[in-house]
Amino acid sequence: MSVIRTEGLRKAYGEVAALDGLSLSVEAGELYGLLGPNGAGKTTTMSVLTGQTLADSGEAEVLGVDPETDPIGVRERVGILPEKESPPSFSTPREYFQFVGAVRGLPDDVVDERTQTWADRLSFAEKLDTLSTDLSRGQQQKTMIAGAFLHEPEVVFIDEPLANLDPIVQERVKRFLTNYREAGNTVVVSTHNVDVAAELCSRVGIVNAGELVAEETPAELDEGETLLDTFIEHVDADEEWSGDE
Ligand SMILES: Nc1ncnc2c1ncn2[C@@H]1O[C@H](COP(=O)(O)OP(=O)(O)OP(=O)(O)O)[C@@H](O)[C@H]1O
Repeated sequence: MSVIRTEGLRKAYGEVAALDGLSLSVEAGELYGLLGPNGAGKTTTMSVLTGQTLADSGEAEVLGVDPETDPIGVRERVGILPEKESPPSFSTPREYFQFVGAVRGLPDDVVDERTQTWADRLSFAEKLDTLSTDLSRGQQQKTMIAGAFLHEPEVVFIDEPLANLDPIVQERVKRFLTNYREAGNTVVVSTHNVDVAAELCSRVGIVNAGELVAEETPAELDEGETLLDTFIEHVDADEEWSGDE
């Protein structure tokens, strides 16, 4: 059964068609990648699905809830890590998790325990009481990832999950996401990194010019075939630059 579904989503910003009839369906237990070039409509898709942006037309559904008519209902049930989001500058990660825990209705002892688990998992225990404004970009990203999963939602949306993370932490996040999906949860990641999508995702939807133009299961690619080949085949090459002047 699909836990996330869109049908013919359209969203225009003036002359720009950010979404141009995008349809997709994600099943429970998938780690689904939205892969596309800059400006393809990935962020807009996530934003519509999480009730932050209203589509002009089309349908969207998350866990049986319509994000347009019941955005709070969707946000209560999912975890979200939007693009370019940072923890509040004048709070520490620990305070941020207490805030998230309060909004999500978690008991204090559960918040304390999960705070420690995440700090150990992503190696930032020594930064739990540092003001976010004094954290590095990577430490802020660790805080935001932990915040998105703190209430252990069955569906999570993450934009560029590995941005600003060092290679060791990237591996830990990948392992966590894989285990999380194997436990039956659903994760949607948006990325323009083909390697990340190929390695991490159980299924990848290629988005171009506001449409879902192809889907690929990386584990089922034939010998010698790559996700990059599929990507290049389906993404407009109008403005392709060969690298030579
Ligand atoms: N608030 C906005 N106002 C005007 N145009 C917007 C707005 N948000 C998005 N767009 C436009 O809609 C299109 C799709 O943007 P979107 O952010 O969804 O792409 P994306 O696939 O996430 O890109 P990237 O990988 O660069 O983050 C782009 O052409 C963008 O300029």
